[in-house]
Amino acid sequence: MKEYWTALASLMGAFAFLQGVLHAVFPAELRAAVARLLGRLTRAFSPYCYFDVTEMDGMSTNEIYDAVQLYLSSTAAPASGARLSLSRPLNASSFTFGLAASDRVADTFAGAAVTWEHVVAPRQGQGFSWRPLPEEKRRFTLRIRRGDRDKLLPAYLDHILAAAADIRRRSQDRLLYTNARGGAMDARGLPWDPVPFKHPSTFDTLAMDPARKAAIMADLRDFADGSAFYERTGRAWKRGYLLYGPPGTGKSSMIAAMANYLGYDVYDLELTEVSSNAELRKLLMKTTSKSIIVIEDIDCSVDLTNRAKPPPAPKPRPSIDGAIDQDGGAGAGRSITLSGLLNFTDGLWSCCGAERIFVFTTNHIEKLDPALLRSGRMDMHILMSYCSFPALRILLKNYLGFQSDEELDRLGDAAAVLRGLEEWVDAAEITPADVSEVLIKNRRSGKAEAMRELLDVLKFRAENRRRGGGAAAAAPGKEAGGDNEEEEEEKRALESPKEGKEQAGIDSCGDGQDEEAEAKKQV
Ligand SMILES: Nc1ncnc2c1ncn2[C@@H]1O[C@H](COP(=O)(O)OP(=O)(O)OP(=O)(O)O)[C@@H](O)[C@H]1O
Ligand SMILES: [Mg+2]
Repeated sequence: MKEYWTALASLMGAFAFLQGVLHAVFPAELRAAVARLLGRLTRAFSPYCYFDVTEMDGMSTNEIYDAVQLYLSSTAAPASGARLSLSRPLNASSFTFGLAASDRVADTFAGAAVTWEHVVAPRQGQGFSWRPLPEEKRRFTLRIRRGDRDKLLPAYLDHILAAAADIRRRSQDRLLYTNARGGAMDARGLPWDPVPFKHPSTFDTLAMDPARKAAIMADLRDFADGSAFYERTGRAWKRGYLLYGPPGTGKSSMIAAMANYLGYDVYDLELTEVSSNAELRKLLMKTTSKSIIVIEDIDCSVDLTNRAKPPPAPKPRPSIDGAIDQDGGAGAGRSITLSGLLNFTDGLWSCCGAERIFVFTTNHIEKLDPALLRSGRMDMHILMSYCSFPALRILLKNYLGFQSDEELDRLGDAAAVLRGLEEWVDAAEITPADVSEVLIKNRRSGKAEAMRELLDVLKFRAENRRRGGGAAAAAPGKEAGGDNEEEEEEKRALESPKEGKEQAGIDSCGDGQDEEAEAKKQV
């Protein structure tokens, strides 16, 4: 053993001596040139080719570097023992993992295997620069087989950029934009005001028939994954949904659930703040892709019943360009018309961006111009109606904290109450909003008690409807009075099916054969 160590020591001594001689005899430049030559020779005979993605591209940051960092953090499988760096970008709600210095990950694309290495080296002197450069030079080196080069480039890089944009969007807080400033623009010339969008509604919390819910989710997923389909068929990559039904049935909640499901931003378009078709078009052009553009209560926003005739002139006010609309929008193209709105949703201008969803909501579908409803304009008409039993089960689970359907069915002595709810819910014609109100009020009294209270409310409403009762049917103990006559009228319309059909005009939203026929073509 002793001999072994002696031999090793003399070997290392000889090596150090030789290195000293080499350094003394050959100047540094010559050594570097030899190293370069050796590198080139090895690369020439190597079956691989290499691509460097540096962090800095001249003086500016290289966006591909950031994209690769983000992509590798979530997609590629780090080699066992690889070290990951952890970070949380500004405005982001989740963490991202990155590859630490000198570590490698493997990835595959179109059946070809590739390797990424993260190389970090100290920067040799800063030199002159207007802005400080990072102390280290960082780059990713992509190694691919020579034969795979044509197959991988540039498709693989496109794939990485798209995936990184998607990850960035999902990890950052989404935004809700409004145009409520009456056409004024901010310092960057944008007409939209953004605020963080944190609506908690999801398809899990949305109370509606599970089959219809699944159909809507599938439609949304098809849309979001349909880039190739839309390109192949020559259709603009956009989709329109019309949500209709009585107040409190979840139309706004559905929009939030859609946005949360797809990870899209929401543009809440306040039509009454828009003074002309031209302004509407400009607003549209300033929206980003992967967004939902919403017009709530479309029947109340502007007079859209007549396609040709411009609506009454609005008051003069600054337009989006900052100029005063002197003629008050009376001239052609100076006020919002139905055709302006239709151009907005499906004219040539609507295609100036991709992957957009338009959602219109209304309480009164019958008030809308048939031009808005004709097939192909709004791709899906979704009726948000009174609570059905499957929808009620979802609310019971969410509000009373049942962990599963089995737990809800295993209620022991309260099982009869559940059967009662099933029996009375359709006759009560109660909205999910009213059900949630009862459950919130009684949830502290325990699950069974809260359900009993709800059953009382359902029976009371059903009885009242049967007798043709008015607004008092809202809930037992609830005051019928109110100072807003219009609201009362609407309430009455919803409480009484007969009056409802005549006064609030909800025949296409209510029960009955009409609805059955409707349901065949609608979700
Ligand atoms: N289908 C539903 N699922 C879960 N919660 C619901 C549903 N419908 C209504 N709610 C509850 O009722 C409240 C009001 O619902 P929402 O604002 O979505 O109704 P809406 O149909 O948009 O009403 P409006 O026509 O008055 O705008 C929501 O905060 C939500 O908690
Ligand atoms: Mg709403």
